[in-house]
Amino acid sequence: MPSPKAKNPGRSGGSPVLGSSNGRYEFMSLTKPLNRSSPPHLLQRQGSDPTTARLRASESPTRRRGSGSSTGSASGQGPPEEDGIRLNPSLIRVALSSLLAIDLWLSKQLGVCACEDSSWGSVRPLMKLLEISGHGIPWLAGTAYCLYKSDSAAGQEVMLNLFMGLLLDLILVGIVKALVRRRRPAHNRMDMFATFSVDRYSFPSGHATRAAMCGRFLLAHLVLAAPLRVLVLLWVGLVGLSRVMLGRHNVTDVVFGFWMGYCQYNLVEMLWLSPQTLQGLLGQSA
Ligand SMILES: CC(C)=CCC/C(C)=C/CC/C(C)=C/COP(=O)(O)O
Repeated sequence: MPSPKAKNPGRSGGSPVLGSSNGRYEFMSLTKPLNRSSPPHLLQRQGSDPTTARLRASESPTRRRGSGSSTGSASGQGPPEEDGIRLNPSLIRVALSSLLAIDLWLSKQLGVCACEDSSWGSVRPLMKLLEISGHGIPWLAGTAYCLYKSDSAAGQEVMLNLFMGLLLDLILVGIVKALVRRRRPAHNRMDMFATFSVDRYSFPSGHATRAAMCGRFLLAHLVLAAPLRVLVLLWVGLVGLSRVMLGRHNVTDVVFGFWMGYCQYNLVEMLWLSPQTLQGLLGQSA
């Protein structure tokens, strides 16, 4: 099936055809054979142009097999499978851009505490309190204090692993933020305290990863009464919601952050430092 972009007027008469790559339009000659060293995405675009497809269809099967094209013809498959293969990336792209548009729209609608004169500006101090409750510094300081004060081996083990988990969280979130580099929403006021340079990026929400990881940690390792367990879950949810209401994040940053924090807890469990491991480590360094 021809792609909508192939319906441009320049396709007849051997004139250059416009192809799009990452939103930038590039000329492709119909008279020149396909350059085998072309990037795969260009080959895909060229192949989806109806005129090019006609030219390719007129080639003998032997030539098509030898063309080295990445469209699946190398295996001698017919056009229906080729079309299916070429359609999928466009469908994924359309689905992703729709999701992104919904995300941006929803995040803007929910960013009702982004500044004092926003519609819910009066709730902003409460949201900032939730922000502090999920910040790295109070969590690291509190865990270090409990580790220092704990007089049981079991307590020290739990606190030490929570501390390691918090450090791991900072590192992993920093790496993902530096790789993805998604800007914070335009309506955010950058008035957060104690941030790293990567914290100018929003994906994923570090508060959401920490809340999810610590929430799971607390529920698994601290014997809490049912009302307290509900309170922990409520706190996790409210920390996430407050990120979007403050305009710090888009919804997808928080949703991904929750998922990442949930997985990080599994990693903490896998890397769990037992007193024996610790003694071994300390013994080696001594
Ligand atoms: C000991 C040590 C390295 C402490 C650093 C703690 C620190 C500055 C954490 C940053 C927490 C933060 C502002 C994360 C950003 O959260 P988002 O939800 O806005 O991504």
